Amino acid sequence: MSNVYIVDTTLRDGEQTAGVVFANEEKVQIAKMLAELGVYQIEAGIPTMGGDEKEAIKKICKLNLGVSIMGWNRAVIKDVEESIDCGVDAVAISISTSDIHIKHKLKKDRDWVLKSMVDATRFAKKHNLYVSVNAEDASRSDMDFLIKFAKEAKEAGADRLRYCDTVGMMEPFSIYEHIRRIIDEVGIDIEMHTHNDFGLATANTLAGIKAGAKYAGVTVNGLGERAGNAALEEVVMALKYIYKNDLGIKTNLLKEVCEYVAKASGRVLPLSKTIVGHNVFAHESGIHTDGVLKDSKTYESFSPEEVGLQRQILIGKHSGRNAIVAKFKEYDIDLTPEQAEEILKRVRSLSVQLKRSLFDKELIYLYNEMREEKIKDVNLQNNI
Ligand SMILES: CC(=O)SCCNC(=O)CCNC(=O)[C@H](O)C(C)(C)COP(=O)(O)OP(=O)(O)OC[C@H]1O[C@@H](n2cnc3c(N)ncnc32)[C@H](O)[C@@H]1OP(=O)(O)O
Ligand SMILES: O=C(O)CCC(=O)C(=O)O
Repeated sequence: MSNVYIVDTTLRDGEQTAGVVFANEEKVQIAKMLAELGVYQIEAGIPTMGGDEKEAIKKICKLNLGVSIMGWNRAVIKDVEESIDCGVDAVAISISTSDIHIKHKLKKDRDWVLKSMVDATRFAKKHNLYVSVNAEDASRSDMDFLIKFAKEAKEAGADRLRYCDTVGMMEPFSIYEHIRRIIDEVGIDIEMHTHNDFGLATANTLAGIKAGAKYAGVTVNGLGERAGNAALEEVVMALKYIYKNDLGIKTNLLKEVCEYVAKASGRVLPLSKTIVGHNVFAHESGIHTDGVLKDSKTYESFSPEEVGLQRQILIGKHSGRNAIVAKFKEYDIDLTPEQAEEILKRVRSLSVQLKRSLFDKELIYLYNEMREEKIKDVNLQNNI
């Protein structure tokens, strides 16, 4: 598999999540974090919105973060001028290619789409910008027209084509076919930009990459329109562990970046959020904890430290003896097999009463309670 480049659009599509707004300083901070993480390109926002949006993009450009900064534009020359005014080195020039959008949203025809895209692309290239031509709603477009669009984009100087699964209705097998066909017939670099309406955004991005796409458009925590986009943390780790393609991203910073974006966006990370959720390395079931204690690879795809997390062994209703013994060892208490068995019974009963796993303090309490009962029994037997 050839090299894959991460294009992060947390500051553009991520902020388009209904109800989400980043403060300007948060946009700047997120850009700094993404640069430190090692992404290839940051889509920083939409310059033609003006005001704060433009100010934040200008600030990000001035930081010289050592990564490409892209401004998002409609296929409108005035939009591209606003991007140039911000100091970006790259522009996204977006226009719909599906008939649904062309007829009902733009109220134009295919020729108008081609001409608008070509004019805006030529204009941007004249200003020495890197250009991604974005085919919005590509996945619902007539493939022959999409091929024509991609060919004209290439001829006009586009550096890549963004294939947008705008409403997230593709599945990996068909997306593979689409991407292969565009690459074979046009020979243009492709960026995958997928949405998660059916929970397939990451899978679709991976399928596109397998077909030869070189760029993965992602957002932190999978923020984005409706159900969101492919999540940066998922795509990076899946590429590393499923496709054995390490992009050199500083994955140990992922947890910190995801938490920052969660706070800035007001969208909390679920405990079991893939890759970075607080509990994705928490084990409670007896068979799992026993395996993990013997060799963590038995039930973990990668080590928690790799993404800035820590492993947790929880003791609760589903625990087994080995986990109990290991937990008490942490407190320098060596349980006999009988004691471990007895504590396990008490753990199960208390867990069901409380409907949760137990805190370490509660375990020590159970241990002390068991010992006191034993002493009482011995005293009774000895008539003391
Ligand atoms: C799928 C996506 O994520 S696309 C990105 C979507 N992001 C956003 O919309 C967030 C930022 N958007 C905005 O701030 C505003 O919508 C602006 C500045 C872009 C435009 O604002 P307005 O001029 O007030 O127009 P409004 O938003 O009401 O309508 C969009 C107009 O752009 C046109 N348009 C939409 N997409 C494109 C395109 N890719 N290329 C050219 N024109 C387009 C629409 O047809 C409509 O034109 P009309 O007014 O002639 O009917
Ligand atoms: O990236 C684009 O230009 C298109 C907008 C988008 O986010 C999408 O189509 O999903």
